[in-house]
Amino acid sequence: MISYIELLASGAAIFLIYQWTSFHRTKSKLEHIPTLGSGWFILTYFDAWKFIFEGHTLIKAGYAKYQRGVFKIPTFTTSSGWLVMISDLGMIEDMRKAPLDVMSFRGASHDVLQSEHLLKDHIRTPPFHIPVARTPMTRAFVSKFGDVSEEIKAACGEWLDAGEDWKPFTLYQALIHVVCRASNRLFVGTPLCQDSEYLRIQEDWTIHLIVSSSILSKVPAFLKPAVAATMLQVRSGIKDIERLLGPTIQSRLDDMKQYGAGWEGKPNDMITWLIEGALPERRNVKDISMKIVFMNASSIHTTSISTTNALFELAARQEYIGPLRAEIEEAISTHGWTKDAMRQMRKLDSFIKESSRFAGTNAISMRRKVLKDFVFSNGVTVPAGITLAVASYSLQTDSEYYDDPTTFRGFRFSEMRDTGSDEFDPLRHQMITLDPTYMIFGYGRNACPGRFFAVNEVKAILAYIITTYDLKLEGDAAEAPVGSWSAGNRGAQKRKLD
Ligand code: HEM
Repeated sequence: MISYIELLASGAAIFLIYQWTSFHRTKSKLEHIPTLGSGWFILTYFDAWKFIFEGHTLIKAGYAKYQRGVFKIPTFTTSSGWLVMISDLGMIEDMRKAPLDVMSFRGASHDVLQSEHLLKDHIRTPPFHIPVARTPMTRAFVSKFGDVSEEIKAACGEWLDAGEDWKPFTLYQALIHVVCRASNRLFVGTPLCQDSEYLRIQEDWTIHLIVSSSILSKVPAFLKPAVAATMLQVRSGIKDIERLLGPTIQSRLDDMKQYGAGWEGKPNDMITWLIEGALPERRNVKDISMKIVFMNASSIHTTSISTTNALFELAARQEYIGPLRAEIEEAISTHGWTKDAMRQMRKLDSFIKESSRFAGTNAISMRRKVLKDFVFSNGVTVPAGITLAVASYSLQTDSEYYDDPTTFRGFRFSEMRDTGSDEFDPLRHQMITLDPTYMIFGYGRNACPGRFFAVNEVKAILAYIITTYDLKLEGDAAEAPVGSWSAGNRGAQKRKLD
């Protein structure tokens, strides 16, 4: 009879042999791509941990070492265990042009989010929220801009209530509340956008998802279903939102059935747009609620981080406050709190863009899983199953593409818009424009569909704060805090703003 220990030892040996075989099978297909790190079986495990803590500096080192060429890094967040980094503009263009069934944004995201275990229902549901963000939402926020700015002012009054004296705020936390409330004014309207339980669940859900998927990505495949079963917060968050949104969605479904597609009185919000964009079998409380959770997850923390970056830089660089205030006041006095006023704020647009370029929100962007063997136009081959990503932070701080890249120049982009010799410069250098050397919103077919709303929302929040408050860093610090990096993603800075 074999003992418990013998059984465990045999299991461990089989596991190691299996891991070793699949490691070498994958590695042999990527032999032509240099490795950052040791490249040895067990040591790549430690390199993958190192990537979590030092991913951004490792990528920068790889970018310099391979001179904007290709290299690979071991990581826990891809199914193959490798992330192939791209920085050559020609190769980025090849990625942009590749069809969706060859380079998959969704495949790469599902690996990062461990969707197969944590978001099974989401995988089965078609991504009908994406055209909704791209078209009806982008169109509607122009007419809804007044509502959104009203919500921004009320939320700032609640979360950044300064009074006459200097008062410290943990900025990122306060901005999450402001962004969540303002975004949900557009998504679901009042009273839900002011419901504290609804807002708390939307704000927390992304954190639960990121923490759960990050833990799960390090668990051996055969144990994942059991570990995922213990991660209840992701599923319960969706259920809670279903409970809170359910009655509104159901009554909208009933009304749309009764009054037909052309129903004149239908509310102009995300519930309507999603119902209209869904296939008939997806027009139900569960699927619509889940998409609203996803919209919140895609928007709240990203928008809050960009706003935080800009405000910290502004608090550290007081000389920008005067010119920005003057520009904002002039635009508002001419156009009121409207989308037109936001368009006039070129210096503010530039300041936000520069603060994201300078601080960086991600070291990598344009993450895509290769679904069919791919040959780049320069001859580099990448087999199916491998995940690619662009070294975006290295590109946006490279002197080849930006003059004096390590210096913060808040009006860098507005000057390029005003003085550029090319007729497209005024468009090219605004924040929403996609650019392979500035990938805060990604690039190509899956570039962020919410960026038009996001940029205007960040601008409206900053415009209100700049014209309503004085700000400085705690202890009169002269430099914005750097924030913490994890696996190439940068979290917001947590230092206080007075
Ligand atoms: C400053 C704020 C934001 C930033 C920095 C940001 C950034 C990004 C990035 C980097 C991607 C991936 C693009 C790629 O890989 O090419 C993305 C995708 C996405 N974003 Fe945003 N985003 C922001 C705000 C928003 C907002 C406000 C919404 C919606 C209301 C939104 C909805 C989405 C969706 C649905 C996707 C997935 C696109 C797809 O699957 O094709 N984002 N975003």
